[in-house]
Amino acid sequence: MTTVLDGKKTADALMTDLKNTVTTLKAQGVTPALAVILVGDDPASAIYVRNKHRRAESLGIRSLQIQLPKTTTQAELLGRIADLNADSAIDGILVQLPLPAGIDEQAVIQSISPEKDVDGFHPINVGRLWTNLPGVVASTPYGIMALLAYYQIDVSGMNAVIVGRSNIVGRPMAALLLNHDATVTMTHSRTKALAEKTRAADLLVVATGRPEMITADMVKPGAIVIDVGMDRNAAGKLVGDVDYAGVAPVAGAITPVPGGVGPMTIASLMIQTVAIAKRRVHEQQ
Ligand SMILES: Nc1nc2c(c(=O)[nH]1)N[C@@H](CN(C=O)c1ccc(C(=O)N[C@@H](CCC(=O)O)C(=O)O)cc1)CN2
Repeated sequence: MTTVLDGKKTADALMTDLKNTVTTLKAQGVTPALAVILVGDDPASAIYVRNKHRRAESLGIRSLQIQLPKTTTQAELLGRIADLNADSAIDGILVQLPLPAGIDEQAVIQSISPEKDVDGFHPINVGRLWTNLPGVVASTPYGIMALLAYYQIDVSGMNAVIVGRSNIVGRPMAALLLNHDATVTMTHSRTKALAEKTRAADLLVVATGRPEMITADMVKPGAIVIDVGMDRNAAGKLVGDVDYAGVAPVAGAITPVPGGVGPMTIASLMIQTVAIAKRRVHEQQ
C-alpha cells in the first residue's frame, strides 16, 4: 500500500501547535511579524503572497504585505528592505521570487539582514546550513523534512537522490539530508543516465519544473517520492514533476500535487518566523 504524504493535513496539524506558541509569545509582549515584499504583478506570486498573508493572520502573526509596481528600481527596493531591517518590530523579511527583469536577485537577497532572512537564502544562512549550524533554512526543503518527520520517516542511511540543483530547493535539500545522515546524490539537466541514478534512490526529491518527467520506470519499488514541481500539463491541469498516476503504485510513499509540498512551504515560513520572534523574548529580559 502506498502512503500518500498529505502536506495539507500535516501543515494544518503543525499550525495548531504554532498558534498556541504565538499566543504565548503575545502574552510575553512579542507579536511575531512577517514582512513580505511582492514586486510586479506575476499572478502565481500574488496567490502565494496572499496565502502567506492569510496563514499568518490565522495564526495571530502580524503580516505586512508590501506590493510594489513592476517599475520599481533596485535602489527603491533596497531602500524598503533597509527600513524593514532597521525596524525592531519586524522579525522576518522575504522578497517573493521571481523578481522582474532588471533587478539583481542576489543583491536583493544579500541586502536582507541574515537574522531576518526568513527565506534562508542569504549566503550567511546558506553557509550555516552547509556547516550544520543553527540558522534559517529555505522553506520548501525545511517543509519536506517536517513532512518526513511527521510520517516518522527517518532518512539516516538512505540513498537520497535529488533531481534539480536550484538555490531554493535542490541545494538546501541536499545539505539538510546530509545533515540528517542520508547519502546524497545531486542530479540535474546535464546528468547522464538519469534513470539509473533515480532508480537507486530510497528517497527521491524532484524539483525540476519539467511536468511529469519522472515516470514509473525511473523509480525503485517502495521508494519515497517527493514532488516539488507545480506545472500545468498540456490539458492545463496542475501537475507535478512526477507522473503521479504511473509512479504512485510503484512508490512506498509519495506527495500529491497539489496538497503535498506546497502547503508545507508556507507552514515552514510561519514556523521559522515564530522561531525568529522567540529571540525577542530573551532580548527583552
Ligand atoms: N521568496 C520566495 N519565493 C518563492 C518561494 C519561496 O520559498 N520564497 N517558493 C516558490 C513559491 N511559493 C512560496 O513562495 C509557493 C508555491 C506553491 C505553494 C502551494 O501551496 N502550492 C499549492 C498549489 C497552489 C495552486 O493551486 O496553484 C500546492 O502545492 O498544494 C506554496 C508556496 C517560488 N517563489
